[in-house]
Amino acid sequence: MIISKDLFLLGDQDYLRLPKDEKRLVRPSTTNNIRVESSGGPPCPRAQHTPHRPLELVFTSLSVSVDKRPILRDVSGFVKPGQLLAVMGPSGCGKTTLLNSLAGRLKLDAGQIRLNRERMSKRYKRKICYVLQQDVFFPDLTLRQTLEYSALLRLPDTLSYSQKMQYVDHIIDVLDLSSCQDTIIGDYLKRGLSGGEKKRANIACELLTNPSLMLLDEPTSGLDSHSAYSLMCCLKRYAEKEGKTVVVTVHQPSSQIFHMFDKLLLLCNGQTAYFGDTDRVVEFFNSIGLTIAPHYNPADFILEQVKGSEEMKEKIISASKEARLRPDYPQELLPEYFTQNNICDKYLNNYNDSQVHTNGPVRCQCTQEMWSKNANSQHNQDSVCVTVALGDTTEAHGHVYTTIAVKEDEGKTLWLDNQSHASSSVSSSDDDVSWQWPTTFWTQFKVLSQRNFQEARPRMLSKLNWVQTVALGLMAGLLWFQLQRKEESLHDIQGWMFFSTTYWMLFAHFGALSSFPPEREVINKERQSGAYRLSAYYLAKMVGELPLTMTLPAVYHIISYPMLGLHSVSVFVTLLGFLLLNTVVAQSVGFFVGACCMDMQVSITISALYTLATQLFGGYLATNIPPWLKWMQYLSMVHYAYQNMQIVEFSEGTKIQCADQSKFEVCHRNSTFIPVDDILSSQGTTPLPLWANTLVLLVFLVVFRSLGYIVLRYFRRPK
Ligand SMILES: Nc1ncnc2c1ncn2[C@@H]1O[C@H](COP(=O)(O)OP(=O)(O)OP(=O)(O)O)[C@@H](O)[C@H]1O
Repeated sequence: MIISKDLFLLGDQDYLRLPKDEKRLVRPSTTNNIRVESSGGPPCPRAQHTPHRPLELVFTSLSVSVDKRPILRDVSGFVKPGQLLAVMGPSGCGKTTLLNSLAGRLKLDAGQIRLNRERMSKRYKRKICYVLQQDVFFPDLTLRQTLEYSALLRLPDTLSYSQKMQYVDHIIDVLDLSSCQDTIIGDYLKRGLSGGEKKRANIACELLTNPSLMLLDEPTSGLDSHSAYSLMCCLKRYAEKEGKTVVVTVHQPSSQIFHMFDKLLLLCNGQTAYFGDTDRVVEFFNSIGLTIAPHYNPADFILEQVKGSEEMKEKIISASKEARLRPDYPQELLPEYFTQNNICDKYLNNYNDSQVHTNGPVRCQCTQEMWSKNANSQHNQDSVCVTVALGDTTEAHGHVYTTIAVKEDEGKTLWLDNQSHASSSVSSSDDDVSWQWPTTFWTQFKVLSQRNFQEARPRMLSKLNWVQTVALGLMAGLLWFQLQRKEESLHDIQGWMFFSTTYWMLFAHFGALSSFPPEREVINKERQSGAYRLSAYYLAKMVGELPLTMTLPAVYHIISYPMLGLHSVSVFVTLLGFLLLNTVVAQSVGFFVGACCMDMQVSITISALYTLATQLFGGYLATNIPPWLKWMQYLSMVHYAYQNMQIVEFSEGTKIQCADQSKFEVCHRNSTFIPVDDILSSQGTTPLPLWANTLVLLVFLVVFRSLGYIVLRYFRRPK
């Protein structure tokens, strides 16, 4: 299946596939596009849109606790570009926790994570792709739509629409997903992609960005042995061909898969049981007296050992600790590794003609100043180069290489890396790393509005919702059919108004509430990968869903209102306006509650309390509210919408005739019709004018929308 395909050729090969006219826009990539600039050396190559920079990952002595419980203790390992590191161990030993730590999503108690010998920074975090164990998607979108939106959001604006679509086609082809590209992702309610297809879809979404380091949590879980093998072959060749660094956690690999791994980190109770070359693990176990039977799967064997008795576990962990003292312990895990030499060595070694004489550390750096200078002089503006500082950081050695001052603050030492088209490009400067989004706010807003609309439409305008709306509209119309403009019918007219506002309030509020938790997972995943601004998402959500939010209440109103026999077009339209405003406000409150509460039970309880109180104090059910509770009605959104509907209906339409035995005082003073103020006052409230009620509703809208944003922005940030 997958193994026969070309693997993730997002560099030169992709470029070659592009039509001629698009090649002008995308320049071909080179895998090794970082060069050391030297006066006599090769010219600094042009930067590419699509290449990536190989990343070496080294983590040393990692310790992590969750709720004060130690999960990882003193875990070390490394993996180089082109290699596959497998993290294995029994369930609960800390594999996912380790991956979360490597992705920069967990706070370390101790230890260091270095990428190309630099400390992990926010900039690096976004160049890592993390394929989660759970496949988090919008269930109603097809696989192709999912990938297309991902490409439109995460590939830079410098690529044209058709180029982005070509990446999508290519990834679909590479991951053998063509046959199911138009299938919806699905969930437990709707059948969609199979488990294996979802896994590949998950990986495909991340591969679109051409990341340098891939972390995959249990990519083979739930797959049959053939699919698991194919997927791992894919990853292996991907790592080798493209110089990617890949870390996977696996539970119980077949021996075929096991032998694909270059490095193995075996965890036991959150500690290192073994780290080293995969093909030396059996030798390690032999050395402590644990011998594998012939023809036995080594993966099964080592897992059995680390699942054994406590003494056995202690023995293995102690042997692993002792191995650190041996001379063949990898130098990458020694503290000196970060202070000696430098990643530049690798590039320096590529240039045999270069003469390097240094009496101190060699460091790579390209400051903004130097960058601009290069750009303006001999090289193109988008050139990528590494400038090397030699020896003493304060002394210039410009006779061989361009030398720039190196600041002692390591965190500010920058690699220029606009190579990966992951989620960002980074502009470098001496003191500042500024984050640039892959696409503009406008692109994000446009794409997200479209996606929100497409994703929410099947949910919000489902057949069941249509049936419910039409049925309720007819029922309300028949129940309150052709009401006469008399005092006897007053309660019924008010009943229709109150029912309409409360029903659509509940519909919109709980609709927003129930849709939010699954959506939040997707948004968090995308925010973590730095795909777009929260503000773009938030605005797009409001705009994208607005027509959908309004459709069903409008249909209900169109059906039921004329049946009531109330014929003024202007009243019809104004009432519809307040019904819609009330619905949108209720949706905002639902969204806010959904954003605040992580627990669905809690959010349902809070929502039920608020919406029921809103109804009680709305002005229809209770007219003799105790004075000390009157303030509650001002918190009821229904109260304002209901008041406004009455003001419009009873002041602009045919007036309401007094009954013979009228309860209104005004009718006993020779008046034949009941003024609107008397109708409103009879509900035990001090009526506000139309504009004031409208203003309050708009304030509700703005406040709850803003609060929702603030909560997501500051209190529910993805970690
Ligand atoms: N947020 C958390 N709160 C409390 N305990 C946690 C949390 N995250 C992880 N743990 C605990 O840390 C331990 C390691 O969890 P982790 O998910 O890393 O294990 P794992 O090796 O990936 O397991 P599996 O193979 O079953 O997925 C487990 O005992 C788990 O219960």
